Amino acid sequence: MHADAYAARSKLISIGVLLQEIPAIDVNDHDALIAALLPAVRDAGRVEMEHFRKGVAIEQKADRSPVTVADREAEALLLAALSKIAPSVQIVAEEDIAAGAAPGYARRFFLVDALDGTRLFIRGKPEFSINIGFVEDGRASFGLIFLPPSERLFVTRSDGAAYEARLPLSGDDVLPDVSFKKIATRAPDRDALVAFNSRGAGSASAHLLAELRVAEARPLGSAMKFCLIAAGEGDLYARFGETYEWDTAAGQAILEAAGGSVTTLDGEPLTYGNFTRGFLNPYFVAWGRQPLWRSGDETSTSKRGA
Ligand SMILES: Nc1ncnc2c1ncn2[C@@H]1O[C@H](COP(=O)(O)O)[C@@H](OP(=O)(O)O)[C@H]1O
Ligand SMILES: [Mg+2]
Repeated sequence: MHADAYAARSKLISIGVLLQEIPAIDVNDHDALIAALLPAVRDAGRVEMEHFRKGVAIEQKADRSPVTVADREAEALLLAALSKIAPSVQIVAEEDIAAGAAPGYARRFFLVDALDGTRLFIRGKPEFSINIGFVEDGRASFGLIFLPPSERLFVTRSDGAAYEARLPLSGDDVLPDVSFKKIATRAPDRDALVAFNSRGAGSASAHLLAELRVAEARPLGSAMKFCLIAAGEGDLYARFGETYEWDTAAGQAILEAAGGSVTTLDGEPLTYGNFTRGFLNPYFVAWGRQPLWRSGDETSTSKRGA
């Protein structure tokens, strides 16, 4: 985008202009996409916080994982907005898939997890997120993650960098001022590595953390783990367990834009579009910078500092 147009767009976002009736936009214009999505993201965040405070009844999906009315209401809000914003772009959404949707192959598509961390949400832990990712040719190129309990918003913007903003949920219905601050990952200190862990992931990643001599492992839910690494608050997140593309696409886009990487165990970037495998991810590690380990490195890693 031309520099002046970029500045104008930035201003548009920073003064929080409400775009209720949004014309279809170019999804590669991240700033326009963010401005168009924010009202629905905020509405979804409000709905989730209301249910979170009151408590919700648990239902079981076909795969026996839990779902709540909050997941469904939030997803409906996001899908309604996205289908107006980008009517020609396919949307792959967690609860839609659970309800039997079987999207055909697409080169470009949105991935939506309206409530990532449902189990923790049910247990009253404020560690859930709203994830919206966009994939083109197998790569997660856009990410928006909102953490309703802390009102922290993380995005990739049109300049290719990652940003954080506060999106207040309280107040009147006018979208408040949202000002973005650029974020970047930190250089890892090999003697003080901080890892984030899913509580649902089991102990399969423990071996890697021991191998890397991680100083501190913090349990944390949802795609929040990617965001905290992107913001320089930790160094890695190893997931040797089941996740789906909607759990990781937005987080990977944000982390990569902040200077990090998300790799499979052989060190290749995690890719998207496994339409035939139900959007299941392989095991992966998210890193603040380049991978510190890949499969087969055991000997060299354990000899580090010897
Ligand atoms: N046994 C399990 N427990 C928790 N999460 C699981 C799981 N198996 C798969 N997952 C996936 O991991 C996500 C939660 O990750 P985390 O544990 O890092 O919060 C879930 O997203 P949803 O909560 O959106 O279903 C789900 O897709
Ligand atoms: Mg999820």
